[in-house]
Amino acid sequence: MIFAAADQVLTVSQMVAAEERLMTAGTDVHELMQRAGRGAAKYVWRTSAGARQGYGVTVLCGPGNNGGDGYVIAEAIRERGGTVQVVAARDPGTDAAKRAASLYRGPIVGAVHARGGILVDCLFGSGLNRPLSDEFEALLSGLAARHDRAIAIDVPSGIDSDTGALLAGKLPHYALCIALGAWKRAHFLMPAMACWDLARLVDIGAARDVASAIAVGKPVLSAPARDAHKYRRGLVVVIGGAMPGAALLASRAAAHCGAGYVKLVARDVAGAPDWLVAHETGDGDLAAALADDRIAALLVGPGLGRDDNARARLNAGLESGRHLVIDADGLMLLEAPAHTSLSGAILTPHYGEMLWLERHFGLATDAAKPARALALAEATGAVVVAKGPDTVIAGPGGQLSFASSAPSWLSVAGTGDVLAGLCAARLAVTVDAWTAANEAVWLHAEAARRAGPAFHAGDLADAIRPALESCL
Ligand SMILES: NC(=O)C1=CN([C@@H]2O[C@H](COP(=O)(O)OP(=O)(O)OC[C@H]3O[C@@H](n4cnc5c(N)ncnc54)[C@H](OP(=O)(O)O)[C@@H]3O)[C@@H](O)[C@H]2O)[C@@H](O)CC1
Ligand SMILES: [K+]
Repeated sequence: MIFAAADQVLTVSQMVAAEERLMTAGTDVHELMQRAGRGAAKYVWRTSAGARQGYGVTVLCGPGNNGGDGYVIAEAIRERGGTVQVVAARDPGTDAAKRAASLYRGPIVGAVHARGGILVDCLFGSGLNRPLSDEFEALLSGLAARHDRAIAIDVPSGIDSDTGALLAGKLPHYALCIALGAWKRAHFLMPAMACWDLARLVDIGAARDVASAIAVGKPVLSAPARDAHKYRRGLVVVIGGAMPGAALLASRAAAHCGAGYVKLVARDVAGAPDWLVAHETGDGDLAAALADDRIAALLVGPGLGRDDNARARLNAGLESGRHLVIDADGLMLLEAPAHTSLSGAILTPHYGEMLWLERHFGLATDAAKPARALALAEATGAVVVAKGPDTVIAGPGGQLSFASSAPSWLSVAGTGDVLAGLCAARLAVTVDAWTAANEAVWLHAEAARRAGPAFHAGDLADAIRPALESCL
């Protein structure tokens, strides 16, 4: 997979390093601030129709370079003929911010006088390194309450850019968050990402850092080759267990996602639809059923149960040597040290399953989600899809990717089974766990967008087809 600079997701120190590389190449900090501020101003201008009619933009500027961006934005709005004012929470403290402030020709007003259409929050950006004081929190929320809408520049003031954690008791809600130079991790992590409706990125010329994390991108897929047949396109076997519905749902998702052949092996296959090859397979017969060399990927976990029979079925999957996707109950049966070399597998834990796995593998649970997902990937050797409103994908070699915001309608029963089926189908087609996990996560969110509001998991599985078609 090839990724553009716009896909990278940087830590604060990676962003500083990117800026230093730009400066070494001859672009000074003043120029970078102009690019960032003027780029952001275009979005502010578009959002602020009212600013052109005298009901204007207020820019709240802090002491650092985020505040400097604010002066550039304010001057750009003023030059376009907009009504704009600055509230200076503190005097500018960096050389770049001082220079930006000196170039601003508009009014600076006291906070109590500021009201209007749009509040642009440039109080703190990626340099926030401790919780907001009560004074700053009151200033920000008071100003937000006196404006129709708020826009956050780089990140909302009160967010840890690396972890997405809140460094304030309460933050305003923002219509827009404009990332500067590159996405930061907070743009993809809860609770930060719940603070805005839309996020946009302003390019300042930062090159792609190959060591950085990436945003999960739209896959580029192709139709089956002219000489394709069902096995070459990928045979997915779903191991069913105590609750047949979940395995059926996962099978349906896999069938809509490019696999050539989906087979369910379960003790009870009553209710299987006619398009699905369903084999009644007892625990004793399972190893023989999984010995078929044509199997490209195995899914075990949805509806598996957690008793000894379930454990036997999971072990048959593990011992088969096939590429595996392990989900749901299958995850709850994993343990160290038996399951520390799951190379080539995909694990899809939600929050509770993640916690359980961390306890069983002796991992810390107090770090931020990316670090936790990376630790689990390293401990198991598998690609970990840490599901949730802020899905993070981690690989055992330190690869990290972040899913863009997906519809919150996904918070309904069965959508995890659908994702597991998607992972298995893409694993069967690509034979690469990292690629498969990224493609599956993107397709899952896109299917949700296409399914519209209040869908059930069956609708979601059916919406995979148009989502996949959009990638051809
Ligand atoms: N560098 C570049 O090339 C470019 C950077 N860009 C922009 O710069 C932003 C990062 O700038 P920045 O590093 O100056 O950080 P920023 O968030 O503005 O302020 C930090 C200041 O606040 C202070 N402070 C921290 N926490 C505090 C608290 N709770 N309460 C009170 N004070 C607190 C801290 O000082 P301290 O008190 O810790 O000594 C420091 O003085 C970035 O988000 C982007 O917008 C773009 O223009 C593109 C080009
Ligand atoms: K900000």
